[in-house]
Formats: sequence, C-alpha cells, structure tokens
Amino acid sequence: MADVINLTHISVNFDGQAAISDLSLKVAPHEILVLVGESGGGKTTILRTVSGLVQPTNGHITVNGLALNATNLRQIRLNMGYVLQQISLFPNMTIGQNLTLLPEIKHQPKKQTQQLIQTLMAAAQLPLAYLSQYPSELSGGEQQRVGIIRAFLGRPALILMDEPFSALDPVSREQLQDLTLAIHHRFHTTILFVTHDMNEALKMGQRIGVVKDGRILQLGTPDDLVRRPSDPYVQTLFKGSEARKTDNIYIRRLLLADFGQSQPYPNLPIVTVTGDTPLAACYAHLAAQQQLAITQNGQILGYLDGPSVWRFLAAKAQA
Ligand SMILES: Nc1ncnc2c1ncn2[C@@H]1O[C@H](COP(=O)(O)OP(=O)(O)OP(=O)(O)O)[C@@H](O)[C@H]1O
Repeated sequence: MADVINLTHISVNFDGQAAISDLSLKVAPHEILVLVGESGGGKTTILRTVSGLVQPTNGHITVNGLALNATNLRQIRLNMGYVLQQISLFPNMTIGQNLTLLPEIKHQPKKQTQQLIQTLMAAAQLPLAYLSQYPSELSGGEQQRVGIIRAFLGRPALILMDEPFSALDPVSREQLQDLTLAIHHRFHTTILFVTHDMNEALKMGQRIGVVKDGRILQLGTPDDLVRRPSDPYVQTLFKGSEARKTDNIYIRRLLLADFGQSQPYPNLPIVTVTGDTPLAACYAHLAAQQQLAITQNGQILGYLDGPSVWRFLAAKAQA
C-alpha cells in the first residue's frame, strides 16, 4: 500500500532561518508515528507543512498519493482530521452539530454516523445528553474527548495531532491517550502525533522520530530508541545505555513495580511467560504488538504490553 505521507527532502525557512532542513519522512498506512523533541525543534512546522499551512522552500510532499499543491489541497484536507492542544470545537454549535458537520459535508450515511457517534461517545464515557449541549458546558478534558471523536468520525485517511493532551491534568491525559489508542485499534486511521513528552511518545508511537534543529535524528520503534539509540541526544532523551543494564531483570519485577495490569489489554494477542523470564527475552513479543501474561506456579500474576515496558525502561533510566 502507498505511504499516507511522503515528505521528500523538505526544507522550510522562516525569515531566512532554517526551521526544517532537508527532511524526508514516510508514514505508512495504519501506523501511529510520533514526532518527539524539545521546543523549537520543528515538530509543529512538519505538521503544518503536511496540512499545507506552511509552504516548503524546497522538496516534495504527497498525501494519500496526491501531490500537495493548490489544486489538490481541498481534497487532501477533507481527508485529514486534526486534534490540536487548543480545543477547536465551534462554540456556537452543539456537541452533536460539531460531530456531524464533517460527515454531512462528506455525505456519509446519516444512520451510520449516528451509530458511530453512540459507540464513540460510550467509549469516551460521555453521556449522550451532551449531544444537545454547547462546548462551554463541558470541561476542557470532555471537550478534547469530543475533539478526538470528531477527528475519527469523518473517517479520514490521516489524523494530525499536535500536543493534543498537553493542557490536561495527568489523569485526563492518560485517559485520552487510552481513548485514542482504543479508537485507533478500531479504525486503524493513520496518525502523525507531535509531543515533547517522552513517556507519551513511548506509549503512543508504533514508530517515533526524534526531531532536533529541523532534522530527524533517529526514526525507529520505541524498542530501538530506548535500547539502540543512534545518537547521543537520543540516548540522553531515552537514557538507552542505562536501560540496557535492566535487560536481565526478571519480568515479574515490572508487575511488582506496578507497570502492568491485572486484566488483559483488549485486542492484543497473549503470550504466556513465567515470572523469572529475563526482560530481554520478552522484547520480540512486545515489539510484535503482543502482550505478556506473566505466570508463577501456573497462576497468572498480571499482564504487560509494550508501552508499559518502554515506560518502565524510561523511568528506570531516569531514576
Ligand atoms: N510562522 C513562523 N514564523 C517564523 N518562525 C517560525 C514560525 N513558525 C515556527 N517558527 C520557528 O521555527 C522553529 C521551529 O518551530 P516549531 O514550532 O516547528 O517547533 P516545535 O518543535 O513544534 O516546538 P514547540 O514544541 O515549542 O511547538 C522555531 O525556531 C520557531 O521559532
């Protein structure tokens, strides 16, 4: 299948200063690719270039196989969802009107849209009574949930998310991350996600690109970045060398440190391993999007998925 985003040798200058320098990046169908890095590195500019808001000085962009240019821009944008840090619901429309706007423009069948709204509102733990209320009547976290539902509801090929949860408290943030992953699991919509938070990157990204000074220093799986950093900056961000020392610890220690959970993760294939299996022996399963059921004397002690292990490695390295 063709790449959803293909940036080829993109450069962007602002007032003669390079914000993006000769950057190439491909985002494959169905994947969640996270761009992570410090402020000012160029993450938002990459996103704005993909959405056509910023014109590259050099280079070529295709989105869903179409060259990004003035002729194709409307068609490309109709097939793109956005979730930004600042909540962007229309204040003078009800939640229901906000949600149905794009599906109506795209002539999606009404009945199907209503069914999807009900399913997604339930997944987001939002009462259906909210559909007739206005955004100002909901909390910030609730409005952002609606923003996520709205982005998926138009069934776009691509969703751009720019620091979508940065303004929220840690609990809401975690809930919205889980909601996004759950809806992604259902629709497999390609997502390009920007954050400056390493833990968020490790949780959300199937691949992660580390952005600094307008370049991608390393692009790889969470496992690659934590355990095989190719650059000192990446190593500092993810403290990979420290993490390597933890490879031999027994997997059940992660459960004792509360990184797993007592119930299986929904929709991930389960591989059973004993509690005294070294962490290093589990990476291949986790990288293949399997979850581990940890057993001792034939009893299941708990479950671990890839993101919980990457979080453990990052936390251990920073301790
Ligand atoms: N419209 C603009 N005009 C001039 N300079 C800009 C503009 N947009 C971005 N820049 C500059 O480009 C560089 C990259 O900015 P960008 O916002 O893409 O970084 P970022 O990694 O997303 O940072 P943050 O996490 O703070 O949003 C910065 O030096 C910024 O000042």
